Amino acid sequence: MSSLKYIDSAEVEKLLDWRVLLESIEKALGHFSVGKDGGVVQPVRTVIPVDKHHGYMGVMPAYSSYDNALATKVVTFYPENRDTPTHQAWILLLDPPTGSLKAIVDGEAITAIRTALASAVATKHLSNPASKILAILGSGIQAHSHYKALSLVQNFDEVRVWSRTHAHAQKFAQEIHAKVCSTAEEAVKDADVICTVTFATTPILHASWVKPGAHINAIGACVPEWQELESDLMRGSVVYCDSRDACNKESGDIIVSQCEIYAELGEVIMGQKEALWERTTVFKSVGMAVEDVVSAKMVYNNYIKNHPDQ
Ligand SMILES: NC(=O)C1=CN([C@@H]2O[C@H](COP(=O)(O)OP(=O)(O)OC[C@H]3O[C@@H](n4cnc5c(N)ncnc54)[C@H](O)[C@@H]3O)[C@@H](O)[C@H]2O)C=CC1
Ligand SMILES: O=C(O)C1=NCCCC1
Repeated sequence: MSSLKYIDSAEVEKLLDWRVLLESIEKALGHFSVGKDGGVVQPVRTVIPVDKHHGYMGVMPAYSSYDNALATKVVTFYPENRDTPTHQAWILLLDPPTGSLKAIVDGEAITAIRTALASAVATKHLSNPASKILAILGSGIQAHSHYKALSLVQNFDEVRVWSRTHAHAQKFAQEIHAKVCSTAEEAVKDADVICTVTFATTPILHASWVKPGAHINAIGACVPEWQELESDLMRGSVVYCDSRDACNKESGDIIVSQCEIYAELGEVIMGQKEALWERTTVFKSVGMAVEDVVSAKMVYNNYIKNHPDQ
């Protein structure tokens, strides 16, 4: 019997191949949306508020029969953390045939990377193939991973950055050789692809600013009362999501605006729903356990390849 492994965040970053994971996540999203026959079991996660400390904890189990992978992520998000990361996560990877625990995998980098890769899959299917201008609203962990992930699927001529704290926007823009903007409106003007990756609780992106036909990856506001996108923008766009059940329970952008969800991204991947990329499209993601499951499995498999003696 192999011994229990602990795989830390530095190791996780070395062991994840973004391009290969992009393909695995695309397949997993498709399998999820097929329903029972897709072999993915993933209930809507449990999220509890830790009101006294202004934080949240989520528990996210999933099984993918196609990937022969079973895991549960425990994730905390504390928007007010400053010296400690705002998101922390740990993934328990289990052995599907026996139910035994194989590894505890740090989930911080996985959360950053798999979320951005899911947005990259959405961008590949739902944005205009001739897209040239990318705007990123926010300058934290997801802003960084989204820049890198979206660059895998689209060649942008111009990247623009806006963030609530201008100094953070400047630093991020310098790192990625992007243009820094003083307002969100300036950043998104004529943009083909927009990523909202903030902890905003009220809209930071308004319908009148967005070019018709743009594609938006809406990543924040994963709490029923929070919004990143103005309700008119949600109602006036073709809305895709990662999971209907989860978004109807957790996404303020969807719940408050009462917009209609046209399709899950997985339904587009499987050819069951159209990719209406000539219209303004929104991909609303709240995060899926099956993305963590396939990521943790890849980390574990690569770890075992590198440490055959353990
Ligand atoms: N959909 C998904 O699967 C996932 C979504 N998220 C969400 O993505 C968002 C970004 O996460 P990270 O980059 O990891 O966090 P982070 O803490 O690294 O960065 C947060 C960013 O939001 C900005 N911000 C904070 N309050 C704001 C406000 N009121 N208005 C405008 N900007 C504000 C900060 O300046 C910073 O740029 C969060 O809402 C997070 O919960 C995170 C992980 C997975
Ligand atoms: O899927 C995740 O992991 C998260 N989703 C929403 C916010 C925190 C982390």
